[in-house]
This record gives sequence, structure tokens and C-alpha cells, in this order.
Amino acid sequence: MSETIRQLISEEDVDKKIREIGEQISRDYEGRQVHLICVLKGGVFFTCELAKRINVPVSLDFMSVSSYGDDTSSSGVVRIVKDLDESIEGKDVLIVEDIIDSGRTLSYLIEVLKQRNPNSLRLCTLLDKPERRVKDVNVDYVCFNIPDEFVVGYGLDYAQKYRNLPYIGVVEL
Ligand SMILES: O=P(O)(O)OC[C@H]1O[C@H](OP(=O)(O)OP(=O)(O)O)[C@H](O)[C@@H]1O
Ligand code: HPA
Ligand SMILES: [Mg+2]
Repeated sequence: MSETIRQLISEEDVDKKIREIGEQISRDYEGRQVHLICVLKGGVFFTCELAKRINVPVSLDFMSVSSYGDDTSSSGVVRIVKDLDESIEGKDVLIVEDIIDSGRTLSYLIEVLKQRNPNSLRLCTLLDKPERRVKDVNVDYVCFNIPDEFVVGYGLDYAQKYRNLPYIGVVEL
């Protein structure tokens, strides 16, 4: 089966916005170290670009939480595929995610991480699809709000493809 990709947000616009959010995070965390938690796999491209734009000390860890598999709609069951390597106790944690869609993944992850006693816990996402929300999630930094369409690129996949696109596109089947 083949599909076409229609550009939604250009590479230039994504890069510009990440730079702005990076500056905002640098101001908000001035004098502190920020511990980024990259949510694999989707969050990996955004995390790398964002981390380069933050001007306070940064440490990194990775977690993989899966609910979609290869489908375009969430199964509703969230599971930890890979846990963090290090404790987050006392750290200023910023979760970095590619997209908040139903909110199921992040509401689950936030509950899990809160119980590990970080000093602070915030959430940064590249994309937010508020129309699709099933679970409430408090998002601190959003690069772009998008309509209810299935998107790919910049880490986001359709059946594991297109994560490497340098822009955000909509899948047209
Ligand atoms: O708000 P939700 O409806 O829960 O959807 C958002 C989550 O779904 C996708 O991950 P997925 O489970 O597909 O794993 P992946 O990042 O490895 O592609 C995406 O990367 C988010 O983590
Ligand atoms: O729109 C999407 N695209 C890719 N993966 C996703 N996971 C949740 N929503 C999406
Ligand atoms: Mg995905």
C-alpha cells in the first residue's frame, strides 16, 4: 500500500519555533540544570534539536512508552517498553515528546514519574492535537497546535516510516 505526504509545517518553520522554545526554556531554567526525558521513539528528533538550543546545563535520559504499535489510532493500553537509566529524584525534569494526541501516553507517564519525586516536572511537546484529547494533560511548552489529522515527520511515524522527514506532513491514504 502506498500513501502520499502533504506538507503541513515546513522545515524552516519547525527550526525557527524550536529555537524560540529553547530560548524560553533557557530563561525559565536559568541557574539550574534541566534533565530532559526523551520519549522514544517519536521524541528523539525533537529532543536532539531542542537540547542544542538550551543554554543551561542539560542532562538526558530516555524512556519508551508505547500505545500505538503500527496503527493510526491508540490501543488505549499504555506500557513501558524501556524505563529510565537514572533516578530523577530531586531533578528538574522536562519530558520531551513529539505529539500529545489522546493524552493517554503522557497522562500515564506523568503519573509514573511524579511518584519518583522529581524537584519539578514539566512537559514540552512539538505538536499538540487538542481536539482529540481523551485524558487531560497539562502541557507547559507547545511548538504547534495542529488539526485532527494523522501527521508524520520529525520523529512521527506511520507504520514506522517517515520519522526522518525534516518537516511535518499529513498522511493521505
Ligand atoms: O496522546 P496519545 O494518543 O497517547 O499519543 C501520543 C503518543 O503516541 C505516539 O507514540 P507511539 O506509542 O506510537 O510510539 P513511538 O513514539 O515509538 O512511535 C507519540 O510518539 C506519542 O508518544
Ligand atoms: O498524528 C500522529 N502521527 C503519528 N503518530 C501519532 N501518535 C499519535 N498521534 C500521531
Ligand atoms: Mg508513533
